[in-house]
Amino acid sequence: MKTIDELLSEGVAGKRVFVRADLNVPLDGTRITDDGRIRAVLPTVKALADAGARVVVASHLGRPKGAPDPAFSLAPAAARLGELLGSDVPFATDTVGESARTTVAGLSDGQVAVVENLRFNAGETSKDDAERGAFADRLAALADVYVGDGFGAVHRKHASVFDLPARLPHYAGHLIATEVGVLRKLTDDVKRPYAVVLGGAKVSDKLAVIDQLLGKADRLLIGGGMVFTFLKAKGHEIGSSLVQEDQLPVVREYIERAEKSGVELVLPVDVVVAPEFPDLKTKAPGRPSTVAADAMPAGQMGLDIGPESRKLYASKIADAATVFWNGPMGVFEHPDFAEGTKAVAQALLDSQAFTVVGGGDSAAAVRILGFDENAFGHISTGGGASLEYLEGKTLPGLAALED
Ligand SMILES: Nc1ncnc2c1ncn2[C@@H]1O[C@H](COP(=O)(O)OP(=O)(O)OP(=O)(O)O)[C@@H](O)[C@H]1O
Ligand SMILES: O=C(O)[C@H](O)COP(=O)(O)O
Repeated sequence: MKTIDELLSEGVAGKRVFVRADLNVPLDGTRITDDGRIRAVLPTVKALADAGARVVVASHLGRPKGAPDPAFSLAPAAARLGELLGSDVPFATDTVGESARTTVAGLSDGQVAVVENLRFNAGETSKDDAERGAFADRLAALADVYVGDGFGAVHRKHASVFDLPARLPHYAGHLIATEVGVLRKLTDDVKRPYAVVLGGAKVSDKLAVIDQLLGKADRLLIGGGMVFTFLKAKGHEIGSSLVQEDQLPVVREYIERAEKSGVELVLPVDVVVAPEFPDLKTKAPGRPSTVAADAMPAGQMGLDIGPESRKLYASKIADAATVFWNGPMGVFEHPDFAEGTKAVAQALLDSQAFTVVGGGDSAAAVRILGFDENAFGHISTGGGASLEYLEGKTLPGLAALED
């Protein structure tokens, strides 16, 4: 894999460089609640701009349906990038159309522009190679060189991640190089006991990861929205909690396999429930109560792990040598359901283990809840991406950067 250092030594002054970033930041309306992913790509963007490149930054944000949707505009991220760079960052209101072409044509050496959300175009995420290829051709027309630095999206076989690098000279940016360097430590020679803490809401993505982790980790601690598919698989009531019904047989098999292979599969013993999902905007009282995990009342929704579970999880983290954590333990955006996530973050800080936090939302949670991000071994910008890397899968966005 050629890195940006090689590109810089070859010289980029006056060249149009397409930087595929992951600016998929959490938003509250148009307010960015955590700009970690924007700061993470700064070293690459700055290095290119300082070397006189005309930098075109592109990213997805959220999961719009292949057409423009103002709720998912990259405009707030472009504005924040401009603030962080301390320079004017023009924003194209489309991705490959008139606005993008004019904006890129108007760039001067050392200037940075952002184009609108890649996923406003159906070709970006299409499963059809020809449709993705056609969109990649239009992206390629905007640039002379490609730099892949959106680590959070390298597990997606999308036009800007997979097809575009095949059409341009391509290099890995600083962020991708750093992320891969750290995650390699968890795959090549991991120090044991190795504990993996999994939570969050992307249940279907993460259940598949458990299949692989059962053969790699010594302990698997489950929290967040995933918990309830496990509790239901064990025959418990889960009220109106998040559940992946079609995965129940798979999860039952995981539970059996963990027992047979001696992997400790740790589930909450108590959960914090409420009558409904909390209002994250007003933060109105969430009416939480704590119940035993095997006695959830019907009509209540599980939104965090309970106090006994927090102690249990902290004890399983305390004497691990390596800990990888992906996904918040509960709906941490509301104070009534943030304690589980806080407890896991604190346990990571208190342990002597090499700790890696992976995931846009987990990293955001760490910062939003007031922890010092520098105290963790590494905070990865990739959720699904870091998990799939640990699974040992070939990631399309990394494969595409190889020669
Ligand atoms: N019990 C629960 N029910 C519903 N949602 C939950 C629950 N627990 C956590 N969440 C939500 O999960 C979301 C984060 O999940 P996600 O899987 O996206 O995390 P991530 O892996 O850190 O991020 P990413 O994959 O985006 O990088 C948070 O917004 C949180 O509110
Ligand atoms: O948040 C993430 O994990 C990345 O930005 C990828 O987003 P996606 O899961 O919508 O592809």
